[in-house]
Amino acid sequence: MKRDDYINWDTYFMGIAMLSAQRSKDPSTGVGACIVSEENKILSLGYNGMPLGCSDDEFPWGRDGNPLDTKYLFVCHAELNAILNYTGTDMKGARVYTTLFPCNECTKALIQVGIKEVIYMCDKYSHTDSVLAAKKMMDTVGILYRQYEPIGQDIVLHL
Ligand SMILES: Nc1nc(=O)n([C@H]2C[C@H](O)[C@@H](COP(=O)(O)O)O2)cc1CO
Ligand SMILES: [Zn+2]
Repeated sequence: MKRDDYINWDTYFMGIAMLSAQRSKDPSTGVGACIVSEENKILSLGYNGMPLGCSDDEFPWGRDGNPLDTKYLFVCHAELNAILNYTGTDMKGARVYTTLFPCNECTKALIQVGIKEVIYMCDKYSHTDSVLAAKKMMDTVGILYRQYEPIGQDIVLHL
């Protein structure tokens, strides 16, 4: 008889998004994203980080002060990186697992490449105009979004 304690697809892909977030250098919020086809094949992964060639050590990671001294004008979001890291040709109908609800800018890109569903872990910026705009666009174009349902179990990786 087959094992019955295997993880479901949502847990598998959100787990991979969470592992991807561990690659982020952002000291306050590491984000990971995993794009998955309708056939449950992983199409791409991403996490938030500075653009290629922009040193993690030289560019700012702060949140406050002069905008040019903060990360916000420079950092590439996990969801955008996942889109840009894709080397295939067709993401239509795919879904994205992300550890943090997408911003308005990533949402535009997710729409343009044909993402149809967003599964998110955290929505801590739900009150911001960015997320309200993202949800307005998703509602308009028919992208479904739902919060990941925890299985209530720790999965430990002994690395
Ligand atoms: N959906 C998102 N994906 C992301 O990759 N990010 C990134 C941008 C920053 O590097 C970090 C948020 O930093 P903070 O404001 O929580 O210190 O997460 C942020 C959001 C929020 O919309
Ligand atoms: Zn974004």
